[in-house]
Amino acid sequence: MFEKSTWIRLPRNVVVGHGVIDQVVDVIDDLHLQGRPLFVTSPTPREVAAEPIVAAFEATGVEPAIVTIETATFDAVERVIETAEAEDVSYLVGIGGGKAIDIAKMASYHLEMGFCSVPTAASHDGIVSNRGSVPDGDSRHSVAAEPPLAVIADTEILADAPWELTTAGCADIISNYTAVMDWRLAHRLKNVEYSEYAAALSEMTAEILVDNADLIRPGLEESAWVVTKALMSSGVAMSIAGSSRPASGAEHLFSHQLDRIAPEAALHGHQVGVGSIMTAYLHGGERGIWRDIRDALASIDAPTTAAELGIDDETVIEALTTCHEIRDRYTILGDGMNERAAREVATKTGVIN
Ligand SMILES: NC(=O)C1=CN([C@@H]2O[C@H](COP(=O)(O)OP(=O)(O)OC[C@H]3O[C@@H](n4cnc5c(N)ncnc54)[C@H](O)[C@@H]3O)[C@@H](O)[C@H]2O)C=CC1
Ligand SMILES: O=C(CO)COP(=O)(O)O
Ligand SMILES: [Zn+2]
Repeated sequence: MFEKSTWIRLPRNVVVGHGVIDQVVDVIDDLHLQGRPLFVTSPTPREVAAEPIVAAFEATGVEPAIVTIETATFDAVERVIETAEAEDVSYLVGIGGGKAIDIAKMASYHLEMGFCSVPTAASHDGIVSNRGSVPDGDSRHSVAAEPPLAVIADTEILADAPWELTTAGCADIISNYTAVMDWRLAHRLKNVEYSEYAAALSEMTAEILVDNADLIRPGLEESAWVVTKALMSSGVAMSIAGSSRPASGAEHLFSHQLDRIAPEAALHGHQVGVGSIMTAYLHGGERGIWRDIRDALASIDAPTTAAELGIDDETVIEALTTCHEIRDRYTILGDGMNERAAREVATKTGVIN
């Protein structure tokens, strides 16, 4: 008897384009979300996007509650939950980069409330996904979170954001190549659940982005359009899989470990990009695709070396040799790299000198 079942939760409204921030009230109306919203944001996105959205709601007689988070932690999720309960809100809107959106979607999941996503940076592929990722002591789990009912991505705002945020988003997508390699390996060796559709979508998203690298240039609003669509497509792959596996393998473990040992040194997307160069080498050796990944990153101005990340060589080695411990996720790192092997991969790929 066939007993398998799946439940894929995807956004109902996806609104992308120039000036669409003015349509947030209409999009929420279309979803029949009523009552008071809670906006979860961080300092710059608050100014850039949250304040104008507050004004638009106030003009309709609704007074949103607002909470500004500075860091992505479980304490921040707790604070948002407490604010939601105290302010008697009925749904949440995450406005900002990956951290604000993660905190909002994790709090919404706990509160069993609707969630909408308003990215202000094309810097990460969590815009649409049903996963949240925040540090937790020595580990970093990928946890279930509320996927957005709607995404409103204003390309004018995204194109105005600092350029490195967009190149970080590109690198987060390019890292899908190695994430999928790790996923397939884990499927073959450890029988990890695998979705051919999610894997294909994730790889195709990276392929399209790389093919369109010429369109990805600073000051070009079309770049924000190309990158944001890729970020959403990658998020959909995660939602289809019901896990971050299609977009997160050993290169993400490396980045998560850097976040622990060198906090705030570089952007998430940039770190996973450099990690991806090295894990591609581990998968395929000299003849593998590591040079293609490095060249794709370089072509969109993303870092390809430890120095460009602003991280010293020894920190890279420490992260490489310890990051398999961050979570129970089988990857090409297996039960861990020794120092000599780590130094060899980092040197051969030019990540360290
Ligand atoms: N849940 C998921 O599936 C995923 C989650 N993530 C998570 O997302 C986070 C990384 O996201 P990021 O956006 O790189 O980090 P972030 O949220 O810290 O944003 C980076 C910086 O950009 C600023 N910023 C955002 N929009 C801006 C704008 N328009 N103008 C000026 N500054 C602006 C933010 O305030 C922040 O200082 C990590 O915690 C990562 O784990 C990343 C990918 C997928
Ligand atoms: O960053 C991600 C995908 O790009 C997901 O990260 P996690 O695996 O930590 O949820
Ligand atoms: Zn990522």
